[in-house]
Amino acid sequence: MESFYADPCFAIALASIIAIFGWRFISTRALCGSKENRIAKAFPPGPWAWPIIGNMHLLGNLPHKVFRDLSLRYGPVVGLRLGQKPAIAVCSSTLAREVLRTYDKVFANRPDFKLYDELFYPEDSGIVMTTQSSEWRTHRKICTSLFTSKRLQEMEHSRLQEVSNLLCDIVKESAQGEKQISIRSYVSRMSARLFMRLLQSESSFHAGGEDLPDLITQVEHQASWPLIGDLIPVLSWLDFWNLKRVRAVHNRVDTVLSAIIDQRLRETAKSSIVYDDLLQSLLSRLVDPNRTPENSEVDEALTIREVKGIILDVLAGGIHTTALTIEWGVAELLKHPSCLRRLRQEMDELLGDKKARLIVEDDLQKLTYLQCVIKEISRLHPVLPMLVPRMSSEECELGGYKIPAGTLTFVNAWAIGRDDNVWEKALEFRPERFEYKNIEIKGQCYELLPFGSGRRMCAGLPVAISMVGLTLANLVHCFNIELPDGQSPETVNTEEKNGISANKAVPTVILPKPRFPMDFYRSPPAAAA
Ligand code: HEM
Repeated sequence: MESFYADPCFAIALASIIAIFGWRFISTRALCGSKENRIAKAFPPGPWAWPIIGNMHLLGNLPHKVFRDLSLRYGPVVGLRLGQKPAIAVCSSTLAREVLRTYDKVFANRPDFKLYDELFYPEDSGIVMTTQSSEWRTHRKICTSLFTSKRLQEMEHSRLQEVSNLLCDIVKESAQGEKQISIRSYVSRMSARLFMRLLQSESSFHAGGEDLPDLITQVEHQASWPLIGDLIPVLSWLDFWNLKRVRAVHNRVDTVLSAIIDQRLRETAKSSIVYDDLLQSLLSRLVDPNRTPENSEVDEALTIREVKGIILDVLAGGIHTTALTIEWGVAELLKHPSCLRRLRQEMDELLGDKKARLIVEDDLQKLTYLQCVIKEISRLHPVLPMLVPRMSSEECELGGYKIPAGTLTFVNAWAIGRDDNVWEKALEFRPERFEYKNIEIKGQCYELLPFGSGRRMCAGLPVAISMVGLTLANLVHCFNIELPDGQSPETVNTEEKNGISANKAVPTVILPKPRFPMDFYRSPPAAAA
């Protein structure tokens, strides 16, 4: 989330708060002091909360860092008040396990914010921000069925093709390693192309006159800004301009998705082409407009709004997260040349004298050091540092404290990944720490939670892991990745920028020197493999 202070609405809100509600705060405290004290004992301790805004100001700058610092003072679960909402930040693996396993069902709701209804599709239409409901279960099932091992195998060619396109683009646009490039724009483009292909069998970005992945970035940007009214309902009138912006982005996304769907319906009506993609899988469940999903004869029937909601969530959930993980990976490898060398050596040994081919899916499991590198990147740079916020549906006890129903819950995966009590030399990038250890990133180990855990854990995990592995491996295999003149490993910047995801503050710039003759980069992946 970018700074609240930059938002003019926030300044107006603050002034209004002091003028309108100051008296109310004083009188409320005078009347209810003893009751509040009793509640304060049960609720986890945390910093002093301002009248009305509570601790909202703490969301301003890298909140996962702020909450980790607070946990060093107040303990593994920090009690907060964001506007009128109680909130907790969970900063230890033991308590993360309680939230994501013991009380998985209690904490499986998402915040009931107007922001999400306006920006995404309302009334349980999607997955990520949809509350726990039978609709959410169906949507999630449809999404995960796209990523079974069998489906992944069938789609391997698409992934390799996009990796191959990435390598070609890099060779071309870096003038064969003579010109420096920012790896961010290349991996973002690759990820966007892959997800568009997953959606509609072709990797074209442009639909309905817009660049859809670019629009998705705008959706993410808007999702970073909580509406004031979601936290302080009585000030919701201040959201007028924000809501206008949010609705404008939503309407643009809706126009593009409508165009994509209409085009597919037209195509399938007039030809016998059988598509095998997300769009087709969703449209095959579309209910007749005259029926409702309940009285439809189609299994797992969906309304048009649900079809759009699921598409938006898959694109918003997948494109940026995957690209960002790869970018962090390249940055950490540049900063740690010995890890880069060891990774290269591992691949060279695996390929033996058949080096002029791409690394393929079958190779990934044999590359054990690569797996360690991916875990280490995910430990230090979980791209959603506090997962996706949860909201408790009933009262429960956590770490000896009482957590009321309706508490916003942040599981601080970033803080847990850097916890000295769990990790030796926690701030150092040392992939070796995972060697011969049974620590996975698939949600069973609560000290490493880049994809979350439990019933709300990432629905795209298999494809994400595959893409991160294939891309990193092939970048290292196909290029001698060097730093531009004047830079050294020590100067590679690994600071974060504020945002809903752990964005890199400074783009990672490289000189990619091709390791193979030019023909290699032009060969289609099937031939290369
Ligand atoms: C490296 C890449 C990725 C990372 C690090 C990541 C991480 C996450 C995290 C932390 C969550 C929230 C989990 C929780 O609340 O416990 C999440 C949810 C989700 N992710 Fe991912 N994700 C990635 C890629 C993807 C991809 C490729 C897709 C889709 C194809 C995807 C689809 C989703 C969906 C639909 C949800 C919502 C699940 C629900 O609420 O039931 N993600 N992801």
